[in-house]
Amino acid sequence: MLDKIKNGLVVSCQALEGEPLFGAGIMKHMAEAAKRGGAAAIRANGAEDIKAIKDYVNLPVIGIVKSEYSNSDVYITPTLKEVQELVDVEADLIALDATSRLRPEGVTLSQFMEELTSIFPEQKWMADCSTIEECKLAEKLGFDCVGTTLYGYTDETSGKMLYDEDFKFLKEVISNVNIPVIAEGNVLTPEMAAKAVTYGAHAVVVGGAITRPQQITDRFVKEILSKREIQ
Ligand SMILES: CC(=O)N[C@H](C=O)[C@@H](O)[C@H](O)[C@H](O)COP(=O)(O)O
Repeated sequence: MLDKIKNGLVVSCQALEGEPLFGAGIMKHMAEAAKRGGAAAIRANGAEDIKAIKDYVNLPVIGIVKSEYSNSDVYITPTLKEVQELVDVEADLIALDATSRLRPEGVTLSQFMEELTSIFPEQKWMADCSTIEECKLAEKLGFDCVGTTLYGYTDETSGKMLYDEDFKFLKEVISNVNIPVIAEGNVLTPEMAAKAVTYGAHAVVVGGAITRPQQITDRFVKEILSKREIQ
């Protein structure tokens, strides 16, 4: 899986309940469109979407299950229940929150990974991180790759963008770990994606800028409005 995506684009095809494109029937077409555009893999959320995508599109899938628990801020593949769902639909790489935050029931990442690697020794894992320390720990714990997915999405990193200071965070992660680093989160243009790979990212995941038309429209509208205000 990791060899197949080297220097490639992974398209994240996600629409949550309440979003206009929600539903496995739509997401599989989004994945097919990504494939025709040259995507090396798909990232998708939820067993239903992943199954529909895998049946319809011949590309590897990075799987997550977003699930909210009242006693934890961790929502990307937080517990064994979500991991089992991803194993059942044969996600090629399973991504999970690898921040320092406690999971539901107070479980630490170290405890969780120990359990996962003993139950599913063949499975490949991606660590969705937000800091350098988390990336380093993820490497020690046996993750196969790290992603910058949660940079900007934790209390500690709130307001930060992956592209800030010419991808400073991404470059720091790359120089601090020896496993592949996947650039993910707020990669908004083809130029940004190419830069991330030039800086040493193993692959780039792009979501909203390709698959969330409401976000793309919003950027166009805001730009037009800002130029109108200047006149
Ligand atoms: C923070 C979080 O929950 N990220 C999620 C992770 O799977 C997705 O909602 C993002 O769309 C994905 O990471 C790609 O990022 P962007 O859509 O910015 O290209």
